[in-house]
Amino acid sequence: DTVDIIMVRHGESEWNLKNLFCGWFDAELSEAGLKEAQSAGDYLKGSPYKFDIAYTSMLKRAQNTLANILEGSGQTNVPIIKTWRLNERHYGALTGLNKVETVEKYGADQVAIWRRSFDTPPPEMPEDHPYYDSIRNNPALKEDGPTPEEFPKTESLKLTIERTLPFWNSVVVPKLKEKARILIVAHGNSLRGIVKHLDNISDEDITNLNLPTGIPFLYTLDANLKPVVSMKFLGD
Ligand SMILES: CC(=O)Oc1ccccc1S(=O)(=O)Nc1cc2c(c(O)c1O)C(=O)c1ccccc1C2=O
Repeated sequence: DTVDIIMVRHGESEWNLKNLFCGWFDAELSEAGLKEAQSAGDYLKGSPYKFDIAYTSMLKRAQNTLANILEGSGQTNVPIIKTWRLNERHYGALTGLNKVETVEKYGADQVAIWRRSFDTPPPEMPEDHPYYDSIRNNPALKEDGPTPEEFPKTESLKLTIERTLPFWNSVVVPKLKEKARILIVAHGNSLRGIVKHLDNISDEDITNLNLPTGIPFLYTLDANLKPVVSMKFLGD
């Protein structure tokens, strides 16, 4: 008596395309990202996977990926729950920077440290940052968003995982125990938190795990929610 859960990292966004740190900025899906979402929907349509409930973040690149998957697989009546706890990691002052600007501003050594660190957050996003207002006052975060104390100014991967797992444990786990058929569409770093927890992956190894965009992956969990199938990518 096992239970399956399907997870997908949202399709490529406009900012991924330009290699900009995106984080909590509410970037749109790129044309390619939209196509990734549609092909994931096509795949799932032809698969045995049907869903009772879907969870996603407060960011439109994940929400639109989910909408296209449900539409593509003919399951538009599946209830959708949105939570900030599935949001992408907040990159603080790096939000909106590309590689050259990041290295120019902070130096290649600091970038190399951040790149491989698990618990070193980037500098906080200052209130005069070009994207501070659009992120802090994103209307999507008004209802059911983080409290003022919870609202991040920057996050390490460790901090991101620490705010994602309470959602997994208090919302998803009870549903899995009821054998609900669940789809989660989220972001690279919030999904890292979930798979790290499920497969007991080390801090170092999870920092090196880069999930591909738009490709559904399956976990099959036993009665104790221990994986009997881990991160099985589904696709043609
Ligand atoms: C592929 C690419 O150009 O990545 C970018 C994009 C913007 C800035 C720096 C780079 S990079 O080439 O140095 N690579 C690169 C750089 C970084 C990261 C990362 O995963 C990565 O691949 C991080 O996770 C990361 C996390 C937190 C702070 C800084 C970085 C960071 O600086």
